[in-house]
Amino acid sequence: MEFVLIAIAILVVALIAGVGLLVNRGRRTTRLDSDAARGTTLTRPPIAPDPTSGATAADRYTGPPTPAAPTGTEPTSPVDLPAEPEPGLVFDTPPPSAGRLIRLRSRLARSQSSLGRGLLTVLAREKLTEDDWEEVEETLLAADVGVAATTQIVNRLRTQSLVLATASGLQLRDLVVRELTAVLGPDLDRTLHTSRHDGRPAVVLVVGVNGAGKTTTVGKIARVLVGDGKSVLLGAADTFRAAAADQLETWGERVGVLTVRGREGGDPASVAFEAVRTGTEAEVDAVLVDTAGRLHTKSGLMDELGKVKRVVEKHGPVDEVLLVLDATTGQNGVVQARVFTEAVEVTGVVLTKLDGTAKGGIVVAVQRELGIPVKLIGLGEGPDDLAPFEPEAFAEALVGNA
Ligand SMILES: Nc1nc2c(ncn2[C@@H]2O[C@H](COP(=O)(O)OP(=O)(O)OP(=O)(O)O)[C@@H](O)[C@H]2O)c(=O)[nH]1
Repeated sequence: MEFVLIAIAILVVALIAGVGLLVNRGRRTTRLDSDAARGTTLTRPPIAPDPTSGATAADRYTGPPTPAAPTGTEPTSPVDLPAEPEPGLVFDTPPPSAGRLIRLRSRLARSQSSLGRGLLTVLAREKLTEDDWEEVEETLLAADVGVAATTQIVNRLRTQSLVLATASGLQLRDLVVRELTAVLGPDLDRTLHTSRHDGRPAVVLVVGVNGAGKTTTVGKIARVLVGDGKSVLLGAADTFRAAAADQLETWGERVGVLTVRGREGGDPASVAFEAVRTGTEAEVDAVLVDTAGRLHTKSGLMDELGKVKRVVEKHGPVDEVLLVLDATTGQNGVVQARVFTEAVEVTGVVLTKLDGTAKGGIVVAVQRELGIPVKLIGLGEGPDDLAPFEPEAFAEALVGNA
C-alpha cells in the first residue's frame, strides 16, 4: 500500500513539473544581478543557442536586431549578435508608423458619420436658417468638440455664409476640413521623444486610469519603434497586476525586446529604476515604462506615481510622460487628465479606442482644455492599430469623401 502511495506522489510531482516546463517554453526570465531591486527579473525573448560557444545566444543577447546603419555612421547599440528567434519562432516585423492614420482612417467611421457627415448635410442646405446653425452647433457638441471650439467653428463658418451659399460639394468639404484642422492645433509640437541623447536612452513613462489601454499602448509603441528601426526595452512597473506584466512580456517577445518586471505587489518605483538602469547598460534607444492603472480620485496612488517619476529621474530627466485616455469616456477624460497633470508633468496624450466612439471631437477638447498635444491615437485592438496624430489627416478622415 505504501509503495502505491509513494508511486502516486512521484507521478503527481512529475506531472506538475512537466506542465510547468511546457508553460514556460519560450519564455526566459532570469534574476538580475545582486544589486538589482529585490525580486526584479529580466525577460529575454526566446532565441536560438550559439553553437560556437558554451553560452546560449540568450546569455549574450543585448537587444533586437539592429537595422543596417547608413554607411559612414556607427551603429547606436553595441549589439554584436543579431537576435535569432528559436527554430520555428519568428519575430514580427511591424510596419513603419508613417502614413498609418491614412491607412486606418476607416476606423473613424462612427465619428465620420455623425460628425463629418452631419456637418456636411446641414451646410449643404440652400439657405442656412438659425435652426440650421443650431444643428451645426449640436452636431459639434455631440461629438465632444467642446463649447469653446464649437463657438469658434460656428462663428468662422457663419462669416463665410456667402461662400457657403455658392460652394460646390467639394469646396464645402474642403472648407469643413480646414475649419476642423484649425481647432485641432496644427502647430502643436507632437514629436515623440524616443531617441538616445547624452549617451543614454530616452525614457517614456506611460500613465492613466484602469483599463484606458496603457499596457496595450506600450506594446504598440514598442512595435512602432522597432518598425522604425529603434532598439527598445520595456519596464513592467504595473506590479499590482501580474497579468499586466505577462501581457507586456508577450508584446516584447513578439518583436524581440527585453522586459524588466518585478514581484507582484512589489515597489513599482524600483522596477522602473531597474528598467532604466538595464536599458542604459544595454544602450537601447528607448525605455518604455508601463505603470499600474490608478483612479485619479485616490491621492495615495497619485503620490505613488509622483514617486515613480522621481526615482526614475535619478538616472536623468524623463523624456516623455504619456497620459493614456480612453476616448469613449468623453469629457470625464478631461477631468482625469487634469488630476494626472498635477501629479506628473504630462508631455503628451494618447487617445485610445477612437475606433469605438462617435465622439472623435474629444481630441479637440483634450488639447484645448489641457494645453497638451495628442501625440498618438489608438484605432483598434490589433497590434499595429496605433497612429501618430496628424491634425489634417484626422480632419480629412472625419469628414470623409465628398
Ligand atoms: N477598440 C480598441 N480597444 C483598445 C484600444 N486600446 C486598448 N484597447 C483595449 O482596451 C482593453 C484594456 O487595455 P489594457 O492595455 O489592458 O489597459 P490598461 O490601461 O493597461 O489596464 P490596467 O492595467 O487594468 O489599468 C484591452 O481589451 C485592449 O485591447 C484601442 O485603441 N481600440
